Amino acid sequence: MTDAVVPRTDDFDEIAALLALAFHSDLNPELQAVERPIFEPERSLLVRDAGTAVAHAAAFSRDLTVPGASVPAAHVTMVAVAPTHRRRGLLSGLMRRQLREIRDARHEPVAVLWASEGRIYPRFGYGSAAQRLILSADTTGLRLPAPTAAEGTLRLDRPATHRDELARLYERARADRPGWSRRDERWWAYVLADVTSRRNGATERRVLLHDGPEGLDGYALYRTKEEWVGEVPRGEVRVDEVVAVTPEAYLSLWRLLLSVDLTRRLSFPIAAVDEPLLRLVDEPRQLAPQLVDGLWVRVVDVPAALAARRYATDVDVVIEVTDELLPENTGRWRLVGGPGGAECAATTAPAGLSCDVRALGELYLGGTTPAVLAATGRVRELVPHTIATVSPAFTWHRAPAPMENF
Ligand SMILES: CC(=O)SCCNC(=O)CCNC(=O)[C@H](O)C(C)(C)COP(=O)(O)OP(=O)(O)OC[C@H]1O[C@@H](n2cnc3c(N)ncnc32)[C@H](O)[C@@H]1OP(=O)(O)O
Repeated sequence: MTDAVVPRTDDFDEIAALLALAFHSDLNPELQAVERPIFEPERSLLVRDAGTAVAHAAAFSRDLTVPGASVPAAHVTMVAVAPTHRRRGLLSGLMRRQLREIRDARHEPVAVLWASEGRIYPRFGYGSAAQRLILSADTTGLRLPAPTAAEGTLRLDRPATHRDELARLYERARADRPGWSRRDERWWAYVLADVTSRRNGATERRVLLHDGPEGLDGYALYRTKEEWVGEVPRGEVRVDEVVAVTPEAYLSLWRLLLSVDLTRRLSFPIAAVDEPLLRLVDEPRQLAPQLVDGLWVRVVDVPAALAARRYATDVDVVIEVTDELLPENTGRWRLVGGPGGAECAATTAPAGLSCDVRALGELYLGGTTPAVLAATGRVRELVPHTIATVSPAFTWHRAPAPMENF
């Protein structure tokens, strides 16, 4: 077996075949054509055995919104080990090497990923940072507040023809939502690609655009699926994303999505945990929200990461951190910050809190607090009252939300 090598662009098909094997799918040339342009071979690590690809991990270079800022983040992806080579430590070796490169060569303070299974990544220091809600609603009779005069107009079209408009609006909205990743042109092409195998029996994807007094202020990407039970329509609206920068746009988009003729069901698998829709419909129980993990964060450089985000209230705390994979993070760090910015540096002062690096990942986007993690035992209070004093600082005015599964 070889050590992990950095593959060439031409090796993409071989890697795609390994991923198909590990994820129980057939090779899909249409999907590969869409994924190839976002693949960054220089960030990929491939292990071969007797010339055959048996383990792989990669990363995309993208910026991530964090509380009050946007930071470069390694978006870890395309992780697979062949069934013949599993549980021999291949993933562990790839994760170690990848974290080292993210820190030393890329200087990205954090790494993020979507996990195929929640139990895989905590051992590598990743913490569940932005949960999501899966909404599976029976929309029969579900009502929203009555339209107001301020509501603008809706247009329906093919998404690709509006790429630049969508990109501008998304970037505006992204500033206020920890967990959203920047999409450059390649990413917009990927996000808007409407690969047949992803339709699961539904229509092609449509974009619903909302224009307010100052132009485009909201859009929704969705599909519909026809279904009849006997002579009774039971179609479904499948929503992929909703971006709105005004409450009128948000309400107007959802009014249409919840009442498309001949549909009775709605699915929206990446709703935020503070999704306003839950507070708008007249019967939130009908949305049947299911809470699951979404984005996982690994703090790769503790002082750089803690200084890069902002804090909801002033905070001055010394945290004792342990990190088995990146020992430079182990030590005592003094964090002084607030809504305007933060600084973090090594200190010999006594610590008020202690935790491992996974807990810092859980806290990083503001999705939970030291108080909650103290209840799990993953954060320990070394000086009385520290937890109560610092917990509000780690929150943010919007819950973090994952945006797309990369
Ligand atoms: C960001 C992403 O791309 S997410 C996608 C991840 N990929 C997949 O889910 C595809 C299918 N699965 C696989 O390819 C493999 O099983 C992987 C990549 C998840 C794991 O690879 P392996 O080489 O078997 O992992 P490795 O041998 O390094 O395991 C390290 C430890 O994690 C544990 N582990 C690894 N995978 C899992 C799992 N799916 N569930 C539970 N434990 C696991 C191992 O038991 C081992 O524990 P130990 O140290 O106590 O013995």
